[in-house]
Amino acid sequence: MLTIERLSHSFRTGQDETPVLHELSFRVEQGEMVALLGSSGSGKSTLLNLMAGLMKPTRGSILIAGQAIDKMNENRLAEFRRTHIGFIFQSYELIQHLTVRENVELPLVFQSVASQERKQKALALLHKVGIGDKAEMFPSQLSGGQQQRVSIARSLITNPAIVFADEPTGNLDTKTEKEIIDLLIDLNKNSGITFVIVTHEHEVASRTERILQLRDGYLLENSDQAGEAG
Ligand SMILES: Nc1ncnc2c1ncn2[C@@H]1O[C@H](COP(=O)(O)OP(=O)(O)OP(=O)(O)O)[C@@H](O)[C@H]1O
Repeated sequence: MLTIERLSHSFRTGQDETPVLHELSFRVEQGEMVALLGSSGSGKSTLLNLMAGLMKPTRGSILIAGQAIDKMNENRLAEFRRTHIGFIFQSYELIQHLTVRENVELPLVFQSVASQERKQKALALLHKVGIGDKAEMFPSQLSGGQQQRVSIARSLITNPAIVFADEPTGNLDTKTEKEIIDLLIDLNKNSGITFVIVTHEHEVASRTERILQLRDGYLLENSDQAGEAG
């Protein structure tokens, strides 16, 4: 599903080059749920931006669903992102003047899907993430955990090959964090959705099947959590 091969990245500022990621190689299989764990400055955001096609790597390659995204031109990449990749953000990134349902439908508006079909899909997903009754409310009327559920529903509406979640519970209290991770695990187990969850929290990472640990731009661990996953 996701194959990273000898991926390196450096930022250039003037004459200086700052290496941030060093020859990372790993795979995430279809239906896996993987945590990308690392402390602040370890390179998580850089790696996420590269995997999401928002930046080009200095060296190495990134394949998603068999396609080398580092080789695509801007238009192709934008289209690929819209149709193959889902995103969940720490701060939800919902549009405040649209209803919950309209927020979830939005990625399909860009794909010119007919309104009735959009509505149907959005409502089905809102039910799936446990907030079917909130469809006609506005984001500001929802709790943080509920807003994150909206953002999860929105990330899934295009049937993406893979979903990247960037600190998805970073703004939530411990109880709500657990509920959101439970939901992601449920979606992974029951719907086979592939997730990569970026986090600096061991508690979050420990609930996934596998942890990829970054330290100072190096991949430390590529460990199965067989006991945890059961
Ligand atoms: N545009 C940039 N130009 C130069 N250096 C950068 C740039 N972006 C990031 N860096 C450096 O790359 C390193 C990794 O940063 P990155 O944001 O990827 O880490 P992170 O693990 O996501 O941290 P955090 O959890 O705090 O967001 C840091 O040392 C940072 O200063």
